[in-house]
Amino acid sequence: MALSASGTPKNTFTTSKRLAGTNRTPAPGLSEKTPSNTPRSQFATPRTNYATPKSRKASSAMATPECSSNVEAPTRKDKLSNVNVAVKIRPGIAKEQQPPKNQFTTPKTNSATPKSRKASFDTPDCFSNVTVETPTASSKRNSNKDKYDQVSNLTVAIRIRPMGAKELGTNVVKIRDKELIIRTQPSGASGMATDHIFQYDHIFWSCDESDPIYATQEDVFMTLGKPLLNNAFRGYNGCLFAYGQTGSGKSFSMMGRNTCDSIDIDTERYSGVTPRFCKDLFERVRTLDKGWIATVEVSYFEIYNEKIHDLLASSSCVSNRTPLKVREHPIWGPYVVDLSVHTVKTYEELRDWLLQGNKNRATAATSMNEKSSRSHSIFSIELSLCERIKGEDMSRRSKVSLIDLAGSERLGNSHNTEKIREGVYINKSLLTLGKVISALADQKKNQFVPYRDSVLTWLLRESLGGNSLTAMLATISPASTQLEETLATLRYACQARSIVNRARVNESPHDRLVRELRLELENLTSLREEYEKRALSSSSVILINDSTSEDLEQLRNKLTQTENRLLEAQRDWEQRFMETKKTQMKELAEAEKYKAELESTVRVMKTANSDVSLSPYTTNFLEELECVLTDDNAELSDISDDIKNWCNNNDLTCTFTADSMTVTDLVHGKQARLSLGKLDLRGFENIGDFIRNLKWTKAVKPAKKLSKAEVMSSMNRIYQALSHLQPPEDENNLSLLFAKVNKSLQAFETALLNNMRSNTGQKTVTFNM
Ligand SMILES: Nc1ncnc2c1ncn2[C@@H]1O[C@H](COP(=O)(O)OP(=O)(O)OP(=O)(O)O)[C@@H](O)[C@H]1O
Repeated sequence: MALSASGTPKNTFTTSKRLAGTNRTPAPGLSEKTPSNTPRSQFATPRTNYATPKSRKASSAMATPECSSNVEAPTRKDKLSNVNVAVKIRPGIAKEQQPPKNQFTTPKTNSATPKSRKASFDTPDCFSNVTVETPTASSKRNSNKDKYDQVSNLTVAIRIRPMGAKELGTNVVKIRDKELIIRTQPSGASGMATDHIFQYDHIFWSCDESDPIYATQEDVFMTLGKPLLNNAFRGYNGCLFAYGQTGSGKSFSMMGRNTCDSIDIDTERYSGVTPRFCKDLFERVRTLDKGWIATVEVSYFEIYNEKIHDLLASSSCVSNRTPLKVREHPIWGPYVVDLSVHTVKTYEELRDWLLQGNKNRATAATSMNEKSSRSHSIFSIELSLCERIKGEDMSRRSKVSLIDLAGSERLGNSHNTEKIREGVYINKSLLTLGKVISALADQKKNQFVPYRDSVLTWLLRESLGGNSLTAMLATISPASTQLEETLATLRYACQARSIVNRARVNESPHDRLVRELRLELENLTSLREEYEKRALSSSSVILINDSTSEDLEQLRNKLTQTENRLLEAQRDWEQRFMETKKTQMKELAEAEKYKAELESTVRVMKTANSDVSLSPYTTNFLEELECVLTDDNAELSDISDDIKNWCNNNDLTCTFTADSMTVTDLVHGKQARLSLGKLDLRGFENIGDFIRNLKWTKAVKPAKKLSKAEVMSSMNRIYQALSHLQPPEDENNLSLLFAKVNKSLQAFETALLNNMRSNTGQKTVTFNM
């Protein structure tokens, strides 16, 4: 299978090039062979990040403090013993026991996590009730049902940025013994401070550079970005999103200090996860074996006020940008229509795109952060790896999305209506993200997940509970003045840890099979070689020692058995290879046939009479779709089909609605309408007789032509309605039918728009088929 210029296999529908947000591109596969120059460990699953933490017990028993502070502990009372504890503490953590400078000092006994739920109940009266800050994580963490599937919980990390120079308040964040502790000010009748204790997969303490446990940009990348990169080379999708309050350090962590400065973005001190990821990616590509072809494509868009803007579009101009639409592809999921995708060959090329996108990103001053980014930005990198083995191209694709979310605004602080509008939309996306996380974290079966309630969550669907290895970086400020926001972020992040994703290698079943069989073959060959070696050495020993022929016979038998197995596997391999090849050819033929059908429909529509109003097509299609979906009046549909056929053959237009039938004679300018209740063919010799006897009146003026916007808006409504009917993944037949309906719909829309273009000379809209 040859690759197209941009690395897309030729027989892949071009729509895959436009996919964004999620990547369910059914990419052809590739051999498991590790590029020899690449260290094997790089390809290994980063157990530390996605693995079930070994230690699940909370750090220490809750000793009763001398009524100096309250301890807020888990609220899900029945599940505390199951608390999933996994906090990565970097080297030097031992010193963490000493509170970093300008942090409060807590007596050791005061803020310890309860060892068990029971312990929390023993809390003396002078303490407030215990509530969950670290929820139970799923037991599914990192179980592998399929050899190549990775089932894992979202990896959640927290980063604490330094206090700003002008920031008021004191530092209320502390880390101790793999825990993050927030101390609230004394309040209430007890007049005591409260300690909120949280646990995460990783905690990055970046408050004070002189602190030995200070987490650098490199630390963040190595812990969160590198595993995604390693897995991308293995064919897994990945996603890292930064979440946090405005000014808490999301952009700093993801991109760097000055996101538009080409020097700054590359400096060791400031370079964020995204540029590091891209640089490392090309380093890895450089070390690939000869014979491997790697294609890297990037796209970058932002969601601003629930509208999508391409940050890399050629004519991208901040003031005049056309919002893009999200569509649901039946196989590949939600994607951004017409998003530009750029093939890059070097890191420098990629960095230029990144900088261009950053410059285009909507920014606005807020009361909190002078250059606060008011949009969610999604930078996606698609990696295709291809190797030619025995004349066959084996490839796999992966997509990694690096996301910098906008900070949630407290609208009360702003007087600007535009800002309030932005805030509402940003909050809508983040609010929905919260709802999605809650629903996924709930883990109740059939729980409705409102992915579609916002553009952001719709596009992140696969990254949240789908085919992706996902990590979340929650950033917080240590200042007491930001306490409320900080606690909200930390709770949000806690909940996200319960989300379970199932990532799989993105390759075709055919390529997976070939890869597996090649591995099997390699194993057996090495086994045979080993036996041969042993047999040789045994026979020499036998010759020398004149040992029993029994041992030799046994060894020979084993060798023969192994050889037979090998032969069998080879035969099996060849047979299965041929079978899959045949299936592939069949599928290809079907696709070609389907493509031809579509092309002919488009041709017919293009050459249609320019006077024909578009309305009948729309109405007809909608009615037919309604009929198909409701499966109503099967008998009636037989009659209506006959009538429609007759009308078509006699230059009449016939349309059926839910309760009436309308026949239009455009040539003579007359029309007849009949309610379906009165549709009765008895007493007529044939359909012609029936039609002639209808009550004809002067035809009403043909409906006005639909504008492109109207067509697209109604088509979008249909797509939305249709997507609600999407069958579950395991319903193969229904899924196929669904895909066909969806495809037909796309064909219909293309035809409509093409027709419109030829009629009105309006601007063309290109749709991928
Ligand atoms: N780890 C850090 N070390 C040093 N400075 C930091 C760190 N994190 C953030 N900062 C500084 O804090 C300020 C705010 O950070 P940043 O712009 O990244 O916040 P943000 O969360 O992306 O805000 P917004 O939501 O408004 O985009 C910047 O001046 C940044 O340089």
